[in-house]
This record gives sequence, C-alpha cells and structure tokens, in this order.
Amino acid sequence: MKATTDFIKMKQKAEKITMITAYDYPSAKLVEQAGTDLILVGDSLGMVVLGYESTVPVTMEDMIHHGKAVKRGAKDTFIVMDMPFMSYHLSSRDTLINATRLMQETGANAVKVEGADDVIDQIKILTNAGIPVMAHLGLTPQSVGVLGGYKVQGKSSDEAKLLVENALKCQAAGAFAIVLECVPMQVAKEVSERLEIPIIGIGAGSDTDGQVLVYHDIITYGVERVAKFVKQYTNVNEAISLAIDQYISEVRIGAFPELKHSFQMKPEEVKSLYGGKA
Ligand SMILES: Nc1nc(=O)c2c([nH]1)NC[C@@H]1CN(c3ccc(C(=O)N[C@@H](CCC(=O)O)C(=O)O)cc3)CN21
Ligand SMILES: CC(C)C(=O)C(=O)O
Ligand SMILES: [Mg+2]
Repeated sequence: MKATTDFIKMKQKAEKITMITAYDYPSAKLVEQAGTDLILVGDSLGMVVLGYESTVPVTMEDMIHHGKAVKRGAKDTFIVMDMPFMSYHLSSRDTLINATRLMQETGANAVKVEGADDVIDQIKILTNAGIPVMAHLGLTPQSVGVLGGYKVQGKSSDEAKLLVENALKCQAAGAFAIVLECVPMQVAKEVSERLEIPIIGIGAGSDTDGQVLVYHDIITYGVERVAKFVKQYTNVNEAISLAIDQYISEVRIGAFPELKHSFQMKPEEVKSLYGGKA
C-alpha cells in the first residue's frame, strides 16, 4: 500500500495518480484489483447509492457503514474517507472525534474535507493530531445550496487567484493532497504547478497530478445523466437490464430453471417417497 509521501514522490516524477470512489465490498474489490493508487469513500454515496438529491443528508453513520465494507474489499489500498456535511464545522473537538471515528471504525488511511476559510484551521488541527488530510477545493458539493448548483468554479481571474491562495493555505496547513473539482483547466494547471502536494482533478482538465471519478459514472451504473467531465467507459445499466428482463420472462414462460439448475433425489428415494408418485 502506498503512503501519503509516495503521492508527493509520484508528483515529483510526473507519474499520474489514480483515485476512484468505492462504496461497498464488490466495488472496492474490483477497484483494488485494477490497481488504483487510492480509493475514495466519497459522500457522493448519498447520491449514487442512497438516492438523495445531494450529499448534504449523508451522516457519519452512513460513511462508517460503507467505509467498513470498502475496507473489507480493499485491504491493501490507501483509503480516503469524506468527512460528511457539518462533521468538521461545529468545533475542533467535534472534527477530531469524527475524523477519529472514520479512521478507527473503518480502517481508512485519511480523511477529506471540503473548502477553505474556517476549514484551513481544521486541516491544521487534524494533521497535527496525526490524521492525514486531503483537501477539496473548486466545486465543493456540500455547499451546493450556497453555490446555487453544481457549477464550474474559478472562471474569472479574481476567483482563480483566490483558488490558488486557498490551495497554498491547504498545503501550508498540512494537507497531503487536494481534490480540485470543476474548474477551468488553466486554473487547475496553475494550481498544480504552484503546489508541491499533488492536485487530483475531477472536471479540471489533464494538467493536474492525478484524476478521480465516481465509480458509478465510469461504468454507468444506476446513474442516468452524468457531468460533462465524466467518461463512461462502459454501460452496465444496459447489461443489468438485459439480464433482469431475460430472467423475468424465462420464469414467466417456465424456461428457467432448467434441469442443470435443479437438485435431484436418488431414484430409490423417489420410489419410497409417497409410493413414487412425487
Ligand atoms: N454521480 C456523481 N458523480 C459526481 O462526480 C458527483 C456526484 N455524483 N455527486 C457529488 C458530486 C456532485 N458533482 C457534480 C454534479 C454535477 C455537475 C454538473 O452537472 N456540472 C455541469 C457544469 C455546469 C456549468 O457549466 O457550470 C456539467 O455540465 O458538467 C458537476 C459535479 C460531482 N460529484
Ligand atoms: C467527487 C469526489 C471527489 C467526491 O468528493 C465524492 O465522490 O464524494
Ligand atoms: Mg465528496
């Protein structure tokens, strides 16, 4: 398993870092088998697994429940857990207790927090306490209500400059990496060049130190519409629907199960069963 320092070395050697979300045992197993550098137990699980409209309703209990399953499926991959909405804003004590629970109850290796401003202090406090922190800037979905939707961030040069400043503050506070979401590629390039810690982009173009995508988006699983930045490498919705349609119609016409799916008694047992009439 890689360590936080390995990701910085990868940046220095210009080796791209791969991160993929996972939310349960099977997704974690497949993502680990494929050899990803990091797994993110994203609070996007609220949307892609639990069916909420945003990530705001996701609780600590939800995160821990899914984080435990991910760890069981991916024992040898560096796991980052999203700290859910409002779990790192009330007090430093709450932040520390919540991050500790995410790490100790699931076996994850790091936590991720969205935003700058007050969150910078929380990054400092967590790092000082020995908890590796990944920051998350640009489009921060937990603030969707304030941002007014899932929109590209940092489009003006003033906004872009603020983003660079905030990224530098996250680095100074001790963050080992930053997710940069939904920003113009020129902004992502600037941030990646100006920082020593790796920048992992999503909707941030190709000039970042790595990429992250949501598992369900990559394989088109459950999701219907995806963001512009997603590449859908396959469509398992189609494969699943086809299989389920066939199952239902075969049961209805009696084509399933076949003999090979059925268990047999020995002939002498059949004979002594109600006089062999069974
Ligand atoms: N399935 C899924 N994938 C994600 O990447 C994801 C989630 N869910 N849930 C949590 C957040 C929300 N995210 C989102 C959701 C939508 C857009 C989106 O539709 N963006 C517009 C940009 C609009 C503009 O031009 O400003 C797009 O067209 O891509 C972006 C990020 C990223 N995260
Ligand atoms: C989109 C990624 C970066 C995320 O935070 C999540 O999956 O929750
Ligand atoms: Mg998230």
